[in-house]
Amino acid sequence: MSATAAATATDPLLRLTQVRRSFGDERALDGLDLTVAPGEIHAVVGLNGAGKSTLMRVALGMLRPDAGTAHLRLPGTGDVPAWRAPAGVWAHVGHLVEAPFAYPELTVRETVVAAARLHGMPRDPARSAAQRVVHDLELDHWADRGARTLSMGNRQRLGLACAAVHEPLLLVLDEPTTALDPAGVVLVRTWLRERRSAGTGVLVSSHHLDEVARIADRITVVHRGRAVGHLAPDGTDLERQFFAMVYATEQARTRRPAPSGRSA
Ligand SMILES: Nc1ncnc2c1ncn2[C@@H]1O[C@H](COP(=O)(O)OP(=O)(O)OP(=O)(O)O)[C@@H](O)[C@H]1O
Repeated sequence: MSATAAATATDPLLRLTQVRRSFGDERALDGLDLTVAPGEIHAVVGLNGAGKSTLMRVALGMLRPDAGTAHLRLPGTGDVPAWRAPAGVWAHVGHLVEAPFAYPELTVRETVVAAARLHGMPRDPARSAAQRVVHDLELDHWADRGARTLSMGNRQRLGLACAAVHEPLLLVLDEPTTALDPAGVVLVRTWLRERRSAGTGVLVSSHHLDEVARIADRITVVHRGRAVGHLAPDGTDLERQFFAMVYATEQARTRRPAPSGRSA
């Protein structure tokens, strides 16, 4: 099924409901709610350690929530918990979370073909799709070079190519432009808008409010593992609003009595 076919669906592709996830005593997600619909770019912003990467890893089934649910709704299934979604579901999901996908011993082109094959594409369509996405992300010049020889920014582009080569219905991208130069940021912005137009739902995290305001349909502020508010992408002074939300959450937190045995 193509991304376009899913654009008619209105049900969220991803729904996190009251998700909690701790690492030892550290509560990384603390009752987080979030959805991603087909054909929308939903950005999450937050301070270092706010819980953005953890929510993406939960969404991708890499981590199981301690409580709450993280459900995917993709072709061939109803709602399925991400942590035990069947293999067919992952053919419709692409991600760039943690290190970009790359086989250092392969060329750039071979790496993208391998990613397509891992997502279940037959060999010839995988080659054509790889050719297309390598071109779209302006990696042609490096296509036959070893992936290990790429600069950091081009490795990030390669990671994006591998995430999207199979035209997933849902893309989950953790800070996808951190290593890119200004031209690369503009390129990826345009490319993501095209993915959205094709019906793909995109969950993206970033520290750059200006950048997410340019591409996102919705912006959720995450702080201390919760969605503490939303920023209007066409709003003014997003930075001030962002810090107001963070500050208000901190204020509310210090007013709350500490649970017995724990400091606030
Ligand atoms: N594997 C882990 N073991 C222990 N603690 C972890 C682990 N992964 C995340 N954490 C903790 O969970 C909290 C949320 O981390 P997370 O990486 O989700 O934040 P983030 O918003 O992505 O931060 P950043 O913007 O710095 O990437 C942090 O306090 C972090 O130290």
